[in-house]
Amino acid sequence: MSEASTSAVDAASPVAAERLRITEIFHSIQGEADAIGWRTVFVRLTGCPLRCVWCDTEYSFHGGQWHAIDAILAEVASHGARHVCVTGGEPLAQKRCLVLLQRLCDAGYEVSLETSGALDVAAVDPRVRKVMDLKAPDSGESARNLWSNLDHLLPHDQVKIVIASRADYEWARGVVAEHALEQRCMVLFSPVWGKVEPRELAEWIIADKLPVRFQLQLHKLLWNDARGK
Ligand SMILES: C[S@@+](CC[C@H](N)C(=O)[O-])C[C@H]1O[C@@H](n2cnc3c(N)ncnc32)[C@H](O)[C@@H]1O
Ligand SMILES: Nc1nc2[nH]cc(C(=O)O)c2c(=O)[nH]1
Ligand code: SF4
Ligand SMILES: [Mg+2]
Repeated sequence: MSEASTSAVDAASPVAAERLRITEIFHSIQGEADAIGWRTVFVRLTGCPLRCVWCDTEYSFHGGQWHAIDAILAEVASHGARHVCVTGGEPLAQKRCLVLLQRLCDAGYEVSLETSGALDVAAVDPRVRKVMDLKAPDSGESARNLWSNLDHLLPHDQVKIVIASRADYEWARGVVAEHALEQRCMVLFSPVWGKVEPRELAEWIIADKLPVRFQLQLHKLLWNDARGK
């Protein structure tokens, strides 16, 4: 939809009236995945049906405020960034997240979606770069992995496995091999902050010659575990 056709018509439309529960919108440096390092606006949706034991964003489980999608777009635009990351909580737990993603793409942003891998990604706009976790056993949530999601990955998407132990690493190595994940899209291995020494995970990947990309959460190196960064 063009900018010119918005305001008058859309303000009264059902789509414009649609609202999402939002924990925070902030402007930072992308700390993860393929767009790491880009100035990015983050839209963090409230609520998550999972409880990963090491979750660094528990403050997004409850609370938040309702925002109209038009208002979210206006706040995103105010920061003047090319990249937008929709995250949570679990963003796909709110159905209207799909509309937000589409609207952000229509507005010309480079859009990424951080998602747990537990909810169906089939209806996500194909212009969105999905960064999809597969939850390893130590998260306590690996039974929630929706394996059919692998069939909806596009070459620009990414699979991320967050690793808390050597056992998680061996699980992740097995999943990559079993599903030939690296042939579908980029695969990221990321240590759980404070649980696995980053260097140790790096050494394991090198020793096993894995076709995966090591990542650290850059925002935690820059700002520790600060909220809204
Ligand atoms: C907070 S989650 C929100 C999006 C979605 N619920 C998910 O799990 O992908 C964003 C990313 O942060 C990662 N993450 C959360 N806590 C972490 C931690 N303690 N160490 C490393 N990564 C973590 C998640 O695995 C996920 O890839
Ligand atoms: N800087 C920064 N980059 C991020 N990339 C993914 C994040 C998330 O919480 O999903 C995140 C975050 O919280 N901060
Ligand atoms: S799915 Fe994401 S937001 Fe939900 S508990 Fe796990 S890491 Fe946290
Ligand atoms: Mg985070």
